[in-house]
Amino acid sequence: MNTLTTPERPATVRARVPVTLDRAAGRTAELVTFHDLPDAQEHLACVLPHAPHTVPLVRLHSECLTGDVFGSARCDCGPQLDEALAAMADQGGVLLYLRQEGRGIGLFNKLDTYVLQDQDIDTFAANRIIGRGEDERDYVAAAAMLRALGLTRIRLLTNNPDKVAQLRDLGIRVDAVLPTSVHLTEHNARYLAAKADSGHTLTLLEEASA
Ligand SMILES: Nc1nc2c(ncn2[C@@H]2O[C@H](COP(=O)(O)OP(=O)(O)OP(=O)(O)O)[C@@H](O)[C@H]2O)c(=O)[nH]1
Ligand SMILES: [Zn+2]
Repeated sequence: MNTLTTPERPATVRARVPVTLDRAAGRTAELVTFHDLPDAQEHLACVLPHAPHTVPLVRLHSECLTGDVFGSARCDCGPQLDEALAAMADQGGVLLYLRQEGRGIGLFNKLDTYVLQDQDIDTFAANRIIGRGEDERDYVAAAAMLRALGLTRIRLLTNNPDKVAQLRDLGIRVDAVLPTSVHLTEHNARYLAAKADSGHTLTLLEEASA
């Protein structure tokens, strides 16, 4: 990973739009847009109110159109999105919806890798075969969004140590790392196994027998 630097021009909030979310138990959230995000992508924050003087729950959710919108069972993104919004409906929090489809390689490339995966190649190796990095994401924009929202101290919902390390490098104080549930099914078992092998803190056997 390259050394990450905070952009010189800070991102600022552009609009806060109230929406009632079925996927957050009918709670009203604010969808927040930004000016001057470092990578010029349309990343979005979804903010559910949390109690004052508490450290908010935060989730960095990387876009997965197939899982988030269509409910594809090939990965665990849809259930993770639901889980995060359910937790935030309960205790408040901030979900950053990051436009990092396919771990940063884009939707069409991701679908190309699915074709390879069906020939028994794992999710990370398939990225390499099409000439892309295993994971091309960084969280510079995420840190900029948190700062724009006035958040420099968070509790982070993730099993990905890279998200924690990058946010800390970028000056965000991560007080607690809370694991997501393991949404293991027969359809995503190989995908989750590859994630566990790559360093995600997933304990697949315990969850499978739970
Ligand atoms: N290239 C590629 N990307 C995938 C594949 N399946 C899901 N993704 C993308 O992976 C991203 C989600 O990353 P994950 O590795 O599942 O999880 P994570 O965000 O690193 O970690 P957690 O915070 O623990 O959920 C989304 O952008 C998905 O579009 C795949 O087979 N190939
Ligand atoms: Zn997915």
